[in-house]
Amino acid sequence: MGRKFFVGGNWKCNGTSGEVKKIVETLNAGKIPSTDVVEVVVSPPYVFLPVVKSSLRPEIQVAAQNCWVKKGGAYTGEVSAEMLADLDIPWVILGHSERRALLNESNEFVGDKVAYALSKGLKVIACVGETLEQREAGTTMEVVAAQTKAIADRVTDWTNVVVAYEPVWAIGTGKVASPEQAQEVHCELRKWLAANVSSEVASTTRIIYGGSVNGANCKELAAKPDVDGFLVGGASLKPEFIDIINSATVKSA
Ligand SMILES: O=C(CO)COP(=O)(O)O
Repeated sequence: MGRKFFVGGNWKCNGTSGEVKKIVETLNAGKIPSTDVVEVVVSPPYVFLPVVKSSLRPEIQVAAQNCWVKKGGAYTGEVSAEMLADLDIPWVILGHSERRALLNESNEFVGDKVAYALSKGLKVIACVGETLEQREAGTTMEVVAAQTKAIADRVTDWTNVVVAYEPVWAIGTGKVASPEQAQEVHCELRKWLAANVSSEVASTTRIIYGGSVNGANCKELAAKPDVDGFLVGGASLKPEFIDIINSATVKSA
């Protein structure tokens, strides 16, 4: 099918320069599969992006955790897609649930950001996912489809988009989705893409899972046919991130 396994590490708002140096050392020393097998991207806070990019082994790429919705200018505190492109930061995470929830980023706003970042040449990890209340109300697919639709309405070329399914109830809680739960939503999401975008986009777009992924549960999740990788939070700050990267070999086994 040709969807290369993708492992992202979202460091969120964590790290001192000393800690960042240690994480980079661990990543540089770890044994990981070749870039033919897995695409690895780590996402430090903005201030550490240049140092991480310049000190990290070349097989691992970097991502910003956000960027501004349009061209930069008088937007105090924001960082523009143009700036990331200028610094050769290839990836950006957009629509993370923490930003949706804490900073009120709407589906439309996230869709606009995705379209703008892509137009500036960035690759995008676009996050979607339901809350516990929404899951319990049986509206998971409705919520995920609406979040994805806001992107699909604004994007025609999906080549540079990775969709991260991150159920909010699984993020930072230690309550990982079961492989079956992840597979079910990934499969439905792929069907949604086939019906609403194209069968080509559905079969080529990587859908990765995020939410309490760790070194112990990654292999079982990776074995599911529609799980094309992970977006890892807490465990991406630890040496077990290397094990998670290596779960890519489950696909090629
Ligand atoms: O939000 C996440 C990645 O973007 C997941 O975080 P945790 O892996 O810490 O649950």
